[in-house]
Amino acid sequence: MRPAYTGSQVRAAEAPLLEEGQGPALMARAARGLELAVARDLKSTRGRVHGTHVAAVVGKGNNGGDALFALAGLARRGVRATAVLAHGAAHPAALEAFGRAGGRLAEPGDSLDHADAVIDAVLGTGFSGVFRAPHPRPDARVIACDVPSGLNADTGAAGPEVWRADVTVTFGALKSGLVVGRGRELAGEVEVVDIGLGPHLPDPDVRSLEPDDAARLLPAPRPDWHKYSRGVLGVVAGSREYPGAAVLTVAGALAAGVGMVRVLAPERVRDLVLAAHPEAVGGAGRVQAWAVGPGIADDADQHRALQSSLASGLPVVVDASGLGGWAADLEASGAGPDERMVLTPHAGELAALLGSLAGGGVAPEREDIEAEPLRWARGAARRCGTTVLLKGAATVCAAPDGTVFVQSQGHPYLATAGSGDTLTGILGALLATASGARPVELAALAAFVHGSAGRIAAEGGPYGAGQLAGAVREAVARLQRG
Ligand SMILES: NC(=O)C1=CN([C@@H]2O[C@H](COP(=O)(O)OP(=O)(O)OC[C@H]3O[C@@H](n4cnc5c(N)ncnc54)[C@H](OP(=O)(O)O)[C@@H]3O)[C@@H](O)[C@H]2O)[C@@H](O)CC1
Ligand SMILES: Nc1ncnc2c1ncn2[C@@H]1O[C@H](COP(=O)(O)OP(=O)(O)O)[C@@H](O)[C@H]1O
Repeated sequence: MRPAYTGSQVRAAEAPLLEEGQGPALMARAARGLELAVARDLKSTRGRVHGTHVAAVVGKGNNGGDALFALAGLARRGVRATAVLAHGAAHPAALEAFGRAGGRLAEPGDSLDHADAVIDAVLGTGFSGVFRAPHPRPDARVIACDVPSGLNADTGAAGPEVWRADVTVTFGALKSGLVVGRGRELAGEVEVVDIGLGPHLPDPDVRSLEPDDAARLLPAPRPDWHKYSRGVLGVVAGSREYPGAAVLTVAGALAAGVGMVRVLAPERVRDLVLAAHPEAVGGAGRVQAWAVGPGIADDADQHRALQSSLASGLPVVVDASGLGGWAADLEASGAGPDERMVLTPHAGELAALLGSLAGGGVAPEREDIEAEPLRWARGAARRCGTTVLLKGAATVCAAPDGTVFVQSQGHPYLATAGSGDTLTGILGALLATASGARPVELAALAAFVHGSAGRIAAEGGPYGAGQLAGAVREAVARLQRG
């Protein structure tokens, strides 16, 4: 499990150590980690460390201090080290060490393009408000110190002037803002340097499943299975306009592994599903979980089935067209929300869903959600009282109690119509067949498997969602092989 913490959590973990007077020791460890990471980067991109030129743009806080101490270390290894003081001042002890090691100060306007690497150390976790970059992003390798300057380390939100880093060397613990939103794209490769905060860190803000976690959560084949005990999924999907949504949902479920799939759809859609997947069955019957919503329109039978799925007390994935009327359907069903309902919107659908909820509250725009996915997914899960899986390049899975998983296994080729329907099928199958895991964990597992499948499929070039199912099987098989 990979944990991540908000910038504020990391600052709070540092506080007792600072009170004990350990600030200089922490900074020395951070600076040493940065120095080693820059040296490694120079070795791999320039083939050497000695004789290279490393510049840093430094602010007046501790973030700038880290970079100046790191530059001092690099200067002692024969690197030409220059620094631009973005705010005209710097951490005094670090500036002195930098000067003593032979570092040279440059003017704010001086070009940094000819440096072999530039350290971005204007602001770290002390940033607040609006970020004005003191220098345009240089045409050189950029290594961010702790976080790209101007990035919100809690949320991943970033203004337009934040530099994109090739590598981010982050101290103490991974920051949430580096794994979601724009922060994820701006951070580049992330390296965590241990500075001894471990015992002081609280429960993480977010977690990400790693392959061994995903393998552990997958339902293991059992010799005593029969198709009913393994788990049956009820699928309410597809309409005249979107018949393929039902086919893709069923394909996702079968590829992830399930005892049986029952499909509730208008006759023409059902025929299409059965032609593609003869192992599916049409009509009602007992199920262990539901996947409802992809591509549905105004079919009265489907609408009834959707409402009774919400009232069933069984795990239900609610996706796509099922989301718009979810609150009204839940009310009509007479049931209350619980974490076994998993709503799976993309940012636009979540904006519409939150706008549709009664009782006021802020109705965000799609762009607000894309800028701060953690905040909105967590808020939506609390407000709805359900699990929420917010789709995107990083998928955020939030439970009503605030537990959050972020998964980024996917590939941009997954941005294709019907790819979300496949995810709904995968999650439905996992909810029907897995026991003992929380829905939020299974949502994260579904995002892991779907994302990995997207990446595996991309090895053969671009694809449509219809080709994903084969890769879903391969993704599951690879996890099981370990
Ligand atoms: N604590 C520790 O011991 C350790 C900390 N570590 C390192 O320290 C970093 C945190 O350091 P930090 O707390 O000094 O904050 P930092 O990010 O350098 O900036 C603060 C300065 O920025 C200013 N400022 C803020 N917003 C601004 C804006 N929008 N535009 C312009 N200016 C703005 C603010 O000015 P003020 O608003 O107070 O006038 C203040 O002067 C952390 O990321 C890690 O790298 C490691 O060494 C491990 C040990
Ligand atoms: N750039 C991207 N990188 C990785 N995964 C992505 C990207 N864009 C979209 N995805 C994934 O593709 C799926 C798209 O789902 P969705 O928009 O609901 O599609 P549809 O409704 O057409 O089935 C989601 O699982 C999402 O996380």
